[in-house]
Amino acid sequence: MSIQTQNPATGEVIKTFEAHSDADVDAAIAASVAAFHEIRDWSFEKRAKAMHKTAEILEDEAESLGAIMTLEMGKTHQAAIAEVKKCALVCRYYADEAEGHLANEYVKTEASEAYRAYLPLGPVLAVMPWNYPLWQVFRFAAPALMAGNTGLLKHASNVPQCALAIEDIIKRAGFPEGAFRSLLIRGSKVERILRDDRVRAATLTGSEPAGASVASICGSEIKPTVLELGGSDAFIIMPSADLDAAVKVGVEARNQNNGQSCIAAKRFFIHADIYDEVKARFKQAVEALIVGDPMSRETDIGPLVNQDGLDEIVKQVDNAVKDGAQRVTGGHAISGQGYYFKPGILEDIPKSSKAYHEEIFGPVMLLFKVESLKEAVDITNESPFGLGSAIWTQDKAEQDYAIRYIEAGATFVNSKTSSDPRLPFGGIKRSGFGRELAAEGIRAFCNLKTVSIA
Ligand SMILES: O=CCCCC(=O)O
Repeated sequence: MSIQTQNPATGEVIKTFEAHSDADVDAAIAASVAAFHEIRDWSFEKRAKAMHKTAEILEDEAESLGAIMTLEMGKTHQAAIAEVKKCALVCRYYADEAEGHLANEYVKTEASEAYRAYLPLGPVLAVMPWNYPLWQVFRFAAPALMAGNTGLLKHASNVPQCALAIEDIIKRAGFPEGAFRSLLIRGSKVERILRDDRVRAATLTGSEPAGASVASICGSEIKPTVLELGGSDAFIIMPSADLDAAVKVGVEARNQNNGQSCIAAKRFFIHADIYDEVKARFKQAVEALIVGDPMSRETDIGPLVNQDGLDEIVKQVDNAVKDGAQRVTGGHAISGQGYYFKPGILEDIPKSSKAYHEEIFGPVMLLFKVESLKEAVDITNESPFGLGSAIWTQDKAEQDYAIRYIEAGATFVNSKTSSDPRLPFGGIKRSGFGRELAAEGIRAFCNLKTVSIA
C-alpha cells in the first residue's frame, strides 16, 4: 500500500510520499536513543514546560490540524477540531500529573529505605491507526515523553500528513530533535524495528491481526507491549432508562467518527418491554443524520475512509440480510463521488450470521430484543471482544450486575463509552491488554524498579 493522502470525500489522490529507507529508519532510531539520553535527565518541570507548549500549539492550530485529518480520513471538520483539543487536554494532563504518577512509592521493610521507582525505558515504537490520527498518537506520546521515553511512530499509510504534523509540533514545542519521529514506512518494515535492540517496547492500536503480529514479535524479543484492538461494544437499554437520553446518546455512540471507532456502541440490547418504541426512535434519529461534505458544519457523517472500508461494510450488511437479518433503515453505499454510506439499522440478526459476532466498522446499528438483563449480558459476553460497554437503567441492582458481569475493560452507566485522560483505557479478551491513560498509561512504559537500601 502506498503512503499517500487520498481524500475520501472525492477519491482523489492529493499527495504521495516516498517511503523512508532502512538507512533513514536507522538514523531515526539513533536520534531517538540520543534524545532519550537527553530527556531522561530533564526535570519533570522542564518536560512539563515543553508538554504545555505542545498543548498550546495544538490549541492554536486546531482548525488547520483538523482540516488535515478531514482531508486524509474523512471525519467531519468539527469532530477533527474537537479531537485536536482533546490532544491538548491529554498533554496538559500529563504535564501536570506525570511527576505524581511516577513519584517513588515508599514501603516499610527491614531496610533503612525501600521504594518503587518508575524509570523510563528508552525508545518506544507506536503503531497507530488512521481513525483518530492525532488523538491515538498523543494518547501514547504525552505520557511517553513525560516519563522520559522517546517515541517512534509508524502511522497508518493513509495519514502521512498527520504523522508529519505531529512530529513537527513536538519538535516546535521544544523537545529534542529525535524525541518523536514519524517513520513513513510500510507495515512490512515494522518487524525490523521491533527486533532492533535499541527499541525497548511497543504499543499498537489497530486490528487484531496487526496486534497479534506485533505482540508475537515482541514476545520473541521479550519486549513489553500494550495492545488496544477492536471492539463490539454493547449498549444495553432497560425499561427504567431515560429513553430520550439513551436514544440520543446511542445514535451518537454508534455514529461518532463516521461509525469508525473501536469504542463505538455496536450492538444494542433493548428490553422487550420498550423495544418497539426505542427502535422507532432510533430509526427516526438515524434517518435524520446528515451525510455529506465533512468540511460543512451541517454534516453529521462524512465519507468512510476508503473504497475498501466502504466495500467491507456493504458486504457485511448484505451478508447479514442474506442470512435473515431485517433492514430497519439505510445500510447501503451512496452512489457518486467519494466513499459515502447511508447509516443503517439491522434487527433480527441470526446467531449463525457473521454480523452477530464480528465488528462492523461503520455506521450500522445492530438491534437485539432481550427479555432480561442477564440475557443481554450473556450475549454481550459471547463476543470475542471486551473493550467498552454501556448500560442505561435507573435500577441500582441492574447497574451493579452489569458492572460485575460484563466482560469488558470499561462499563459506562447512563452514558456512552469514552476515553478520558484521567481514567485508564483498554480492553480484555481479543480487544487487547495493558492500559493507556491515567497513572497506568504512563507507568506502562516504565521500569518499575525495586529499590532497597540496607
Ligand atoms: O478506535 C478506537 C477509538 C478510541 C477513541 C478514544 O480513545 O476516544
